[in-house]
Amino acid sequence: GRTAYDHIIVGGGSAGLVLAERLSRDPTVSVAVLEAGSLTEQNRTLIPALYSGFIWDPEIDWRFTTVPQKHVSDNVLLLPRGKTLGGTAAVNGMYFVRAAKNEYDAWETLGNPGWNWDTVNANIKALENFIPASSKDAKTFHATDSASNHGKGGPIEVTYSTYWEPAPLIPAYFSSFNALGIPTNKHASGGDTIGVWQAPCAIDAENRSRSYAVNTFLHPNDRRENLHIITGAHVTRTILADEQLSKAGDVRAVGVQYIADNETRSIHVTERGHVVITAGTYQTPKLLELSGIGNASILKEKGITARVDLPAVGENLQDHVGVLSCFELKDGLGPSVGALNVDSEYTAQQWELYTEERKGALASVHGTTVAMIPFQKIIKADTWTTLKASLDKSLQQFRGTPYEKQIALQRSQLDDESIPQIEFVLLPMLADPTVKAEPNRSYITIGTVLLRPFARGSVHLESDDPLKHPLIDPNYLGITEFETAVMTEALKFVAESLTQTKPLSTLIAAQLSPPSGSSHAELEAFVQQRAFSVWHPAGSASMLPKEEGGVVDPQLKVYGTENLHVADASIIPLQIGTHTMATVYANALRAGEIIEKIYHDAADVNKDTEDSQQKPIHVEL
Ligand SMILES: Cc1cc2nc3c(=O)[nH]c(=O)nc-3n(C[C@H](O)[C@H](O)[C@H](O)COP(=O)(O)OP(=O)(O)OC[C@H]3O[C@@H](n4cnc5c(N)ncnc54)[C@H](O)[C@@H]3O)c2cc1C
Repeated sequence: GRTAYDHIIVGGGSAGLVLAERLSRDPTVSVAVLEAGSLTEQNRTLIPALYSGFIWDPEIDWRFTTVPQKHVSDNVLLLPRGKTLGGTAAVNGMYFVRAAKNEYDAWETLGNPGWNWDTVNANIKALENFIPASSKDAKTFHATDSASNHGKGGPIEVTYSTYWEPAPLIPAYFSSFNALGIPTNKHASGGDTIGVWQAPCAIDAENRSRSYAVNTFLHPNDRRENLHIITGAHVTRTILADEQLSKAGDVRAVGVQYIADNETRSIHVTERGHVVITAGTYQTPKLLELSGIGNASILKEKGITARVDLPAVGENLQDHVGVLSCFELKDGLGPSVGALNVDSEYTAQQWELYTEERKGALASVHGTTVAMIPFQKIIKADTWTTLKASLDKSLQQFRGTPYEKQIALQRSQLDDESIPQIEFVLLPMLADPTVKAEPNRSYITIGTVLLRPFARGSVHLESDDPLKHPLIDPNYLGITEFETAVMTEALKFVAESLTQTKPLSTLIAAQLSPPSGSSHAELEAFVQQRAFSVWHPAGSASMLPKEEGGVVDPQLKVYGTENLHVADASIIPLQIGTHTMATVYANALRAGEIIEKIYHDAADVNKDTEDSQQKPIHVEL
């Protein structure tokens, strides 16, 4: 096969495939994607593995774990990530949602011109084909948003769930929030995410299957000739030219090395070409480090020669963290999706409905009802004042670090009530694996998610063995006093306010976990024992000024390199208070525009200096 490409994309995941599509639109440009996993179509039904007790399909999961989490009882937590073409978008919960306007605008404030709500939202719209819910679902289950907030004609099909059993539950959830002063939001994709609303998902409205790169724009049957997708290819490093060729002393990526069929192979980029890493938040830093780009002292420890000393690689890791509250519902509400795999009659019925009519429980994502709110709405004013004082004390640890500026900005956002800090997601099932479900009973779980953690974690390579998993330390609840306290307050809000308020209260028989009547101290202990990853890691190769913890510049180029870029969730410099997929897609689309422009601009320069001698490039393989 071919051995040189204009652009090599490392990782055929959520970002990688959007980028591949964008860069291969020009048929004269050759693009290769290297993906460690294989092609597995994850579109049989819309029930993600999530609902079988947070256990992932080992065939298509990297099965990462954290290092013991100091502030979560030293627990080692599971971190699922898709290992298949399509990446984590092939296995995730499918929510297709935007953050609040001010959260994206903060990226620009942090030193990234052109990265703001307008551009991110325009790119999300470009990728989207939005189909509204039926008027009944819009009215009864609040599955509604202004059509003008959404895109039409893009490759990712976006619509709402259609299965809402038990029917009284969702309207009651909305009404109880409303009664507590939290409004229903009918425009949550327009830059204001505050309130209670129904999340649209990446679902094909016609055949009710998962919509993602593999079954839309990159279906193997109509793939472009200039786009080569190589699966089963585990990239081990970027090959850097021996000499620093450019005047600025930047290193040049000349290709990548990978293992396929137990053999080490390599492919190269053409003279003006680029290598773009989209291996995800946990593996992108590892690949940079394996290539000699990272914190020189960490590299030295692992026996790797540093080519670019870039201490921010693998730092600034930010992830959402959550805890669950579970309740048993009263009799007579009828079966819900929680009965799948428990009640054999219901299960058989739902399979038939799905196979024959694309309807029923299997045709929907469950648990798309969310409330996103600032802390001020759930924490009493005097408690909030005390908590903020404790936070300010803890945040002094960032003084004099590269992250001082972003932490100060994030701190100021606590007073911006257009930015959500906490999410309450309603799952119509028992999602706590430690509670045993009784047959013929219905349950709900309310997930509480910390959306804007102040804790910063890190991810680094464990050794120079490229096949070893990275050491992942998300540092959950790392700003311990404050973050544990706000999560405790949130659990208290669920137990003592939300589920005690009519009409939701009239549907609930009992609280199961945390145990009903738990004291403040018991709830706090519950948070410390049960906190888990809500799967949105970002920031480990942040787009920031170099001296402020940056790994890539606003062109997504890795500092100290000429043509090496990063374009996945790891570039997000400051975590957003929502689910990350649509944003990751949008950023990858913008990355494609940027890299295409750099490529063409270089062509024009080359034309001007046609007879100037090109230095040969030495490659060590
Ligand atoms: C369980 C779960 C549920 C989620 N639910 C939602 C949701 O409902 N809505 C939402 O918005 N977000 C959700 N997310 C988050 C969202 O899916 C991610 O933010 C997004 O998919 C990340 O995209 P990415 O391109 O950065 O990484 P990925 O999509 O993970 O892509 C990385 C790719 O690189 C490949 N790769 C890695 N290393 C190598 C290597 N060395 N060589 C070759 N290939 C390599 C991987 O196999 C993978 O295909 C969820 C995440 C999880 C884990």
